[in-house]
Amino acid sequence: MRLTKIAQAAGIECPEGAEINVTGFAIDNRKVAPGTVFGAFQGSQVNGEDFIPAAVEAGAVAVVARPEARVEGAVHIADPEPRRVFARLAAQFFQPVPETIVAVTGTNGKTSTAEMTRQIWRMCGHRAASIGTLGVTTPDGSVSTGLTTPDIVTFHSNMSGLAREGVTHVAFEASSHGLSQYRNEGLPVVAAGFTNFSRDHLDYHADMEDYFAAKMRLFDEVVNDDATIVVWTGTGEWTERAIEHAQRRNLRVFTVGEQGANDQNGIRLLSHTPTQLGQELEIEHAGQKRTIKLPLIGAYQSANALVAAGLALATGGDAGMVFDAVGRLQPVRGRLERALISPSGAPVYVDYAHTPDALESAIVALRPHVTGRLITVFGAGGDRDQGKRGPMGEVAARLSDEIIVTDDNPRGEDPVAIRAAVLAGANGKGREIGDRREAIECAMEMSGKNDIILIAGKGHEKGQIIGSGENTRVLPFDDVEVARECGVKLGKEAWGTEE
Ligand SMILES: CC(=O)N[C@H]1[C@@H](OP(=O)(O)OP(=O)(O)OC[C@H]2O[C@@H](n3ccc(=O)[nH]c3=O)[C@H](O)[C@@H]2O)O[C@H](CO)[C@@H](O)[C@@H]1O[C@H](C)C(=O)N[C@@H](C)C(=O)N[C@H](CCC(=O)O)C(=O)O
Ligand SMILES: Nc1ncnc2c1ncn2[C@@H]1O[C@H](COP(=O)(O)OP(=O)(O)OP(=O)(O)O)[C@@H](O)[C@H]1O
Ligand SMILES: N[C@H](CCC[C@H](N)C(=O)O)C(=O)O
Ligand SMILES: [Mg+2]
Repeated sequence: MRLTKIAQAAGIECPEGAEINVTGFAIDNRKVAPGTVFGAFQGSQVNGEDFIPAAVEAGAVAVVARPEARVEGAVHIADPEPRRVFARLAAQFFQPVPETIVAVTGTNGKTSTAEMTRQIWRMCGHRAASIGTLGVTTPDGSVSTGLTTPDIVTFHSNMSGLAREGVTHVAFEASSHGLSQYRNEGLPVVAAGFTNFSRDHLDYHADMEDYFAAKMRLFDEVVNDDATIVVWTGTGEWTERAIEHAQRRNLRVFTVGEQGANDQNGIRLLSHTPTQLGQELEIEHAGQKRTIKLPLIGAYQSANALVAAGLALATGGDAGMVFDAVGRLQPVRGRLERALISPSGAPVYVDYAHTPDALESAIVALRPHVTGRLITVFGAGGDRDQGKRGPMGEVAARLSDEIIVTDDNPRGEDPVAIRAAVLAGANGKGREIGDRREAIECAMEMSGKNDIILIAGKGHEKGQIIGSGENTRVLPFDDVEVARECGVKLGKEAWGTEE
């Protein structure tokens, strides 16, 4: 494909000499082949501009970089925001793309909502996929990518790969990192969901305003001019401000929740009643009341399911089919997933709550099902927002009957200090057991048949990350599997059959 043609289609001015053939796109000089367009970005670790000579040496024909960067031997496409320009160019190269693309943002619930949207579309007869923390999930299986938002080249090539496989509908998770680094840019996004907004990632964003501004790029710039914004309402000031952003661009606003619209522009939740295995939701949409038996527990799951339903409706879904599909949703991996019933009789749930707000939602979700004690096992990740640790300790201590503070992914930090920061918020409550397996076993050992155990923080993760940089080690660790192994061990001890 000709660079001039790509640039013209992207609406980007191209300098002289751009009558050249492009064979690919790369943001890492080590992935440059002859004919590649190289994106040279200033990063958090290194300055990509330092690799321009190496990229040209390897055959880069054009370099997208800031005007002040030095480019010799290739066309310099200069812009103060090179990531954005690179994304727009790559979008023209990686074609075709699925016809219906939606995004989901918010502090908690992105993965669940994107995944539920995929499930609803599938049940409505579409070939659908989702891209997010769980990787890329297609009609034929799923592949992990390691990050919630893949890099921009992987994102675009995944999208066109999915289209070539016949996928027509994709829901992707738009993290604040991804949005602020233009990692999911350049595609026609017809609808976007906003789940909620609370503290997270303040290691990366300067403050809550900066974090919110990153999220709002989705509404301000990324979605189409005629897009629909599906918002979970009633969670306070940030949600109202998100709606204002959408209104400023005259986007259609579709509200969901107890204060959601009951006409065609929303789903109003009239009541939700926890049942033994799920919850019954009474809703109203387009003036029609319906009862849905959602086979998942927890108010937060009903919020995500209804935002997903809103996205399916906003992309042309038939209301009867969409709400029928909500009643048949499968659990999302690591989100209030019941790992086992421990030998004591206490159910053990694994959940990915790793913010104060998410911990609260997970505990509140389980509370109606507990007649004894709620025992929460959790920690906090290293090299991530340090200020959330105390509030996580506070929430867990206040809302649980027992807490065990353990290690999450320590990464490059001292796990003792992380646990201390969590415990400092716990007002003197809580045991400390660094080894996560021991902590899980201890919770199961101390449980009785009316108790419930919540293991929070790692959800679907398959490993525990210890160390950083070249010293990073990922030890195999899966909360669900470990809990089951502890169950087998404690069961054998109880039955006196230990080897
Ligand atoms: C802080 C952060 O988000 N960093 C991401 C970012 O890296 P960066 O742009 O800062 O890159 P850098 O390493 O400083 O390098 C700068 C540039 O030089 C290039 N380079 C570098 C070395 C070299 O030899 N040659 C070369 O060309 C790099 O490709 C890059 O373009 O862009 C990279 C590629 O797109 C990401 O892999 C990387 O994610 C790191 C590994 C990471 O841990 N990110 C986490 C925090 C993250 O993004 N998480 C969110 C989840 C949040 C949520 O779910 O709520 C996510 O969306 O995944
Ligand atoms: N709508 C919600 N409101 C509050 N808490 C929620 C909501 N949905 C999920 N959670 C909590 O957040 C955890 C993570 O959920 P999920 O993976 O769907 O969110 P996410 O936004 O994708 O998270 P991440 O930022 O890590 O990718 C859940 O395990 C649960 O504890
Ligand atoms: N997407 C989140 C995941 C956190 C998961 C938790 N287990 C941790 O390691 O902190 C982040 O990168 O902050
Ligand atoms: Mg996620």
